[in-house]
Amino acid sequence: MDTPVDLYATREALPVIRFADASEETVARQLDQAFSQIGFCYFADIGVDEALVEGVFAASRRFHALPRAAKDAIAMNSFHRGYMAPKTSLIETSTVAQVTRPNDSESFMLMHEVPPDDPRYGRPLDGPNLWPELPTAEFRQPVEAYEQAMEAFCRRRLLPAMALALGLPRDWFAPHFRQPTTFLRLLHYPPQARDAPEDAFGSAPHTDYGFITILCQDQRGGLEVRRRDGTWLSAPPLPGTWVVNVADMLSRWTNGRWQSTPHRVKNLSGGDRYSCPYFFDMSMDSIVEVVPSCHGPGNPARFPPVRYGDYLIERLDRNYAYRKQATS
Ligand SMILES: O=C(O)CCC(=O)C(=O)O
Ligand SMILES: [Fe+2]
Repeated sequence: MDTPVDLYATREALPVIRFADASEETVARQLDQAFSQIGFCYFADIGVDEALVEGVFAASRRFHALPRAAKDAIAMNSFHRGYMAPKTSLIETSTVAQVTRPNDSESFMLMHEVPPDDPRYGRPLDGPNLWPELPTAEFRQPVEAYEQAMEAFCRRRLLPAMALALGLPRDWFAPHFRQPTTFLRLLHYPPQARDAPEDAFGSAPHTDYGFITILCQDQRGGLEVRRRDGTWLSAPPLPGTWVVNVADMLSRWTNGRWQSTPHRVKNLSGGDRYSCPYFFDMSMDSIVEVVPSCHGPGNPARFPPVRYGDYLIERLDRNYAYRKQATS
């Protein structure tokens, strides 16, 4: 068998995958290539209106402009929803880098809403969202509209194409996403000084935990993706696109065929940077066991099955200061 050429070792730009007018098979092929080779790409034409994107950014700016006390009033709760103040987010990341400084960013985290009459209510990470004191039309409504559009895209277009990409029936993932675990994070990065220490980051090098991340960013730039040779590739803003990456659970599900690639942010633009990553993950109860097409004779499964919810709680407990305080 030919050794595959490592196209991405020296590549200068991430590939762009367009959803409009492309057949599912074409998208599947492009996904498999990008996710196997670097774990990152751009998506374009995903059917999410520009107005929805503008709406979520406007809401984020509105929120972050609130006085600190108003934001602290909805400090992140044990359900992992609410406001994370600057320099409190990640205190340690994955094994990517020895991180000595907290991230220079603040964010508002919104997850799937679990209302009190839902049987899941009150289980770990299944609870209510926290909302700032802003008019519904200025915050909650645009944020939820964006979230719903992203979820619809993931279910209708992305999951089937990903299944095909892995040689599975197109509805293979559906049972794992009946009640998806979703996070929408409204991030604000203040400008960093150009002479800031080398290890001062808006977001220190890390991998994402779950299934897939779909991020829209403003025009500032600063996101970088690690190549296999350890050098960093810029993922600059391209109008009308999202930056997409494979996260740890998906990499594990595919037995490492798809890569969960470290990435980082420095905001050296001189202005405030806003980004809105949407993390689309499987149901809490989903058992993640290497997919049938990714193991076999000569390629044994390298990971035992794990319940996604257990894995997630373990990761959050390790990484977030507010959870350590709650348990100590
Ligand atoms: O803001 C960005 O560009 C990246 C954010 C990110 O990597 C994350 O929140 O996991
Ligand atoms: Fe990330």
